[in-house]
Amino acid sequence: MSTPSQAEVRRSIAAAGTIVVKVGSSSLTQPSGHLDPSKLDVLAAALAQVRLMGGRVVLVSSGAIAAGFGPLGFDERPADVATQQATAAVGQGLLMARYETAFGRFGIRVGQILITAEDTIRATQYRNVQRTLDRLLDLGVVPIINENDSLASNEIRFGDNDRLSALIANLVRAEALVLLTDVDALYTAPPSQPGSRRVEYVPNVIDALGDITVSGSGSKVGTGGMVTKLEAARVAAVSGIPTVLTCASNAGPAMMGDPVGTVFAPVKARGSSRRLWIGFAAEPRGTIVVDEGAAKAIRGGRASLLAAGALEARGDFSAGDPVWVDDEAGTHLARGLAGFDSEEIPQMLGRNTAQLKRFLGPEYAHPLVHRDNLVLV
Ligand SMILES: Nc1ncnc2c1ncn2[C@@H]1O[C@H](COP(=O)(O)OP(=O)(O)O)[C@@H](O)[C@H]1O
Ligand SMILES: N[C@@H](CCC(=O)OP(=O)(O)O)C(=O)O
Repeated sequence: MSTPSQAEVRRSIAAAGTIVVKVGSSSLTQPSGHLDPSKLDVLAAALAQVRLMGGRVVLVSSGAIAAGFGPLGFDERPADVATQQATAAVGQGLLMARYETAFGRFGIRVGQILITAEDTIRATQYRNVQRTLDRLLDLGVVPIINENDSLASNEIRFGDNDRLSALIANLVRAEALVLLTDVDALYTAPPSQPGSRRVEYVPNVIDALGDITVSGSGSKVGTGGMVTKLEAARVAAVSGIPTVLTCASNAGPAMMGDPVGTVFAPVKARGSSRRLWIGFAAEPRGTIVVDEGAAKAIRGGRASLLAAGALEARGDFSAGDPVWVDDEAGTHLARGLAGFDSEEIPQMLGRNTAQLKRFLGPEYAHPLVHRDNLVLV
């Protein structure tokens, strides 16, 4: 696939039939960190225009904690996880009520979907989310997605909504991803640094980004900063989806293909795959170390990880959890979903399928990680 020009990428965004828009907490709040309903109204109006012209729009919105802490009587956003989770439970309902009113002015229905990284990396759940989203879009609804903060476990969570939005774009086979934040574009360095310049176009976000330096959030409310936004642009790019990153007040022009913000070209022909979720959705819970032969087979692609080539299982994980697959030198080769609990694996190490069947039983005659659940890194 040859690299498209900036104008071509912007035109493809303007022509997108299905679009995923992510808005960060920093774009929905007042300087105090409290939700700013007027910002939410402006965003809803811009998205409503696209919807009313026939576009299919999915909104990934942060802001539950911002919407919840004021009504709970806190002066500022809570810092500890339990209070954040409780605050999100209160704020999520309030946030949705605001969106319902804002989109209702245009006769548009919204539907809430709350996602944890944990439940979407499993094949059945992934397909379930996909089916529900497809149906909502068919019904003309604007699905509004957030991480299920109240239930997400600390170990496996997106934290920011950037990567989640890119995975959703992949899931609904979107033709554009729009990342809305509190800066108007990607800059060559955090915008607080003197001399930083706007980057208009990133033709290949997979390659090292030359002299661009990015850092975490610059606000009290945002999470992840530009680091997770670039990760999101990468996930979208390898899914064949262009991304535009800009501030929320530029949402309309960005979706019309106007020269605002930063655009990232897709780097691969489009495709949709659950395997991307395995690669990006969750932090691995442990590691399976493999010998040279298995490392070679895995690097070649399309091979399952068999117990015969495994040397060690590290960490405490259950079947279905994400794990690293490392070579003996400790280099990450792949991420995958474990086929067995970590405590079952030591007795299986180094044994071929016939031996596993004979000594441990037919239920053990399976790969430690099936190739369908393995993604190279
Ligand atoms: N190179 C960069 N270009 C632009 N912004 C950057 C860069 N590096 C870090 N940032 C910071 O990223 C912030 C946006 O991320 P974040 O606060 O997490 O927002 P959101 O709530 O929208 O996810 C900006 O306000 C900026 O301070
Ligand atoms: N899920 C959390 C958002 C976490 C967060 O701050 O995300 P972001 O603003 O996108 O970096 C919420 O709704 O408050």
